[in-house]
Formats: sequence, C-alpha cells, structure tokens
Amino acid sequence: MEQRVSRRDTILSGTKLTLQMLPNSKIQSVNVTKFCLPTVNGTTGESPSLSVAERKALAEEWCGKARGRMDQVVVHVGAMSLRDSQDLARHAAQIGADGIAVIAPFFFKPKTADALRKFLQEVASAASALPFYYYQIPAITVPVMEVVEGIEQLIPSFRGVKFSGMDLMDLGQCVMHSQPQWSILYGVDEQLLAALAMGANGAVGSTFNYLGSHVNKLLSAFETGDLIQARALQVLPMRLLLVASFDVGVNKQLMMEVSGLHLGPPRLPLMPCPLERSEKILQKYRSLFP
Ligand SMILES: CC(=O)N[C@@H]([C@@H](O)[C@H](O)[C@H](O)CO)[C@@H](O)CC(=O)C(=O)O
Repeated sequence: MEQRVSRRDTILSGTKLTLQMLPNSKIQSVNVTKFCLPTVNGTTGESPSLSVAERKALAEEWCGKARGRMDQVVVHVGAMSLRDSQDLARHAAQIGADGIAVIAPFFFKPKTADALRKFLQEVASAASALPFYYYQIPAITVPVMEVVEGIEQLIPSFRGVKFSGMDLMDLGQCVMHSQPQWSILYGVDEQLLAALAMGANGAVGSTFNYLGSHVNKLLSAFETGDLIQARALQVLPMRLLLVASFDVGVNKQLMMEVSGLHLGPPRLPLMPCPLERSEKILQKYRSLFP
C-alpha cells in the first residue's frame, strides 16, 4: 500500500517527516520531536530545545493527528539523561506510537560500543513492545557496526538504524549485517540515491520536511529501476543544499514557504536565518521546485 502524506500534514506540527520503505510497501511515517532537536556542530541531537513535557505534548498531538492518515509515527526519545529517555519511551508506548528511535547522549558520550548498547537496552526495555530504531550520527558516537552486531540478543525489539554518515562503506557494512526485519534508513539527503543503491531501504532527513513529495518520486524511480530519472531527481536537492545547507532557521523558512503557516523562529541558542540569506535560499527553492 502506498500512503501519501500531504505537505500540510507534514508541516502542521513542525516535526520531521521520515520516509520509510519496508520490504513490501512504501511507508511514510513521522519521526516525532526530532525536528525540534537542535543542530550541534552540524549534526542534530537531543537538547533542551524542547522540555520533556513539550516533547510529550508534541508526540501526543502527532499520534492523534496521524491516526488513520499515516502508516506509522515513530517517536524520537533520545535525551541526555537515561531517565528522560525511558520516560519518553514509556510515554510513546502509552499514546500508541508505532516505534521509538534513540540517539546516543552526546555530552557524556558512551566511550565504548558496549556502554552504548547497554544504554540502548535500558531505553528499549522501557517500551519493549515497540519497534526500536537506533539513530546513528557518526560524528558523535561509536562505529555503527560495533553497535548493531548481535544487538537483537540484547534488544529483541530492535528493528533498524537511522544512519547519518557519508561513508557508504560503513553503510554497506550495516546493510550486510542487517536482519530481514530491519530497516536501514539513510540520513544524508543529498546522496540518498547512492545509499539506496547500497541497500538502504528508506530515509530520515531534514529536507523531507519540505521536499517529501519530491523525494517520494525519487524513491519510486529507484524502485522501478529508472536510474536516469532518479538521478535527475536527486540533483535538485543537491542544488538546493549547495546554497541552503542544514540549519534549523533555514528549514523553518522553507517549511513556511511550503505550508503557508507561520512557524516562528528557532529557539535560542539557534538563530533565525538572516533575511538576505533566506531570500536567496527561497529564490533558489522556487526556481528548483516551481
Ligand atoms: C547532520 C544532519 O543534520 N543530518 C540531517 C540531514 O537531513 C541533513 O540535514 C541533510 O542531509 C542536509 O545536509 C539528518 O540526517 C539528521 C536530522 O536532520 C535530524 O536528526 O534531525
């Protein structure tokens, strides 16, 4: 079954859209509360941008609004504190989320894969009935292979990885070790096509907040083996990102452009995109995606 989520649905709560293709279906789901997490040195993770109470309220809103309209809502429950993560995981289960995703704490970083696996296990056990996704950003955590090898023995609900590295060899190794019931979701939007060729079966990314429909076309072109079309579709986000790069202020500008809704500025310490820059980016966006 193929389910489309309208742009408006994606934008309403200002969260991130996750595109996920499972083996027999194309699924769009929403990765709740992730978009609210700020960018740290170019990577995104958990921070006090939203309080735990706000994250819960947002997750509730998404789970309620998505019912009957989207196939899945996966709630991101990563936090600096294990207790907060467990609390968010329990809450996600209570409100009927379809899965949880977790990024490793990145201030007191786990020093070894073993420590990280123990952390993930503790979070997963707070919502053991929910599919569990590990959110990997290589810049802030340990090598993905060391984390996922044999992980289903520790976390029976483990169902995949969101992999945000540019290294396709690492991705390939992750795919090699993945189980049939796992999803390997790629997170560098500008080279998604390469990741699909390496065996990724879905994606999570910031640009899907405003390029969701476009990227669905790319996924379809890849699925039907039309590489020429897929390449042509991949080039457009690449062109946009040459001027836009990742920035929550910029993302908000583009989401406002697509939705017509006023989404407000990002929270400190993040800053809004300066006017001149946002004008330039919007112009580029309009010319690439008329
Ligand atoms: C480092 C980073 O921000 N990566 C993004 C990408 O979507 C990225 O913004 C995009 O590929 C543009 O570079 C996502 O993988 C991660 C992300 O947006 C998130 O976790 O919120």
